[in-house]
Amino acid sequence: MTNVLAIDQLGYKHNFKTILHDVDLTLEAGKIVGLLGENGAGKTTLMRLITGSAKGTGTIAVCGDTQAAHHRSHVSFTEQLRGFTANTRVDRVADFYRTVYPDFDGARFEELVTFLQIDTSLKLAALSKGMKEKVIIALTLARQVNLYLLDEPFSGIDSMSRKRIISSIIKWKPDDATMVISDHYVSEIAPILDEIVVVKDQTVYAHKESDAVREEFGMGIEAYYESLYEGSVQHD
Ligand SMILES: Nc1ncnc2c1ncn2[C@@H]1O[C@H](COP(=O)(O)OP(=O)(O)OP(=O)(O)O)[C@@H](O)[C@H]1O
Repeated sequence: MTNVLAIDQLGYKHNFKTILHDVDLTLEAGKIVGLLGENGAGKTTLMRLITGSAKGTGTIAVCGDTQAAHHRSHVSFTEQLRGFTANTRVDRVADFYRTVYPDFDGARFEELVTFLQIDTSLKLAALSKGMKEKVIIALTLARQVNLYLLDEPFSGIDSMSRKRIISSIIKWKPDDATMVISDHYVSEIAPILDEIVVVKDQTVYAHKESDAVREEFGMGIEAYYESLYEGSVQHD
């Protein structure tokens, strides 16, 4: 099986404070991976390091390529639309993505906006928080890449839409692509996860296949995750 991501001895400091250290992580192609951890654990930072928008020590190879400047061509990340003015229409944002990313699939974007019930003629200023999250999901998944990084993609989305999106997400993932999803509603995403990665104590504290968690520990993902904080399960 090919590795889509290989991180070796990654470290990152901000203002002399260690945010992440000794991170080793390998992800195979074709997986859906839950990135779990408390507030401030370093999940977003890890995603920014993978995309190349933050620079740490150690090496990160995406599809075998260790050049940070090349990572954006392999990775689609849930960007927060900060670079666009409030007057920009959603369809104009999509035009921008089409120009910047040759892998942006316009037909797929149309399918996604229909599925997510987004009116693309609206300006960003007219979108609610949840609608904006849906636009970000559509833009991120419309790219055809090897690695998708979804950073709390459902945070402002109502629970019914969230369940609908989560249960369909596999449909939007190319078979050989890997998708990393960070989310605090562990029980909601648990059913679709092949693996979990837990960021704790400024490092990747645990990396497990979901089936292995169930078999080895006889518990679900959420119970296992919580047990890491209670100290009732030893990690390796
Ligand atoms: N550019 C930065 N400026 C300020 N603080 C930063 C920066 N980068 C990282 N940090 C710090 O790094 C730590 C990890 O933050 P990060 O946003 O990665 O955590 P997280 O796991 O994504 O948290 P959450 O679940 O709350 O989103 C925090 O203490 C944060 O303050």
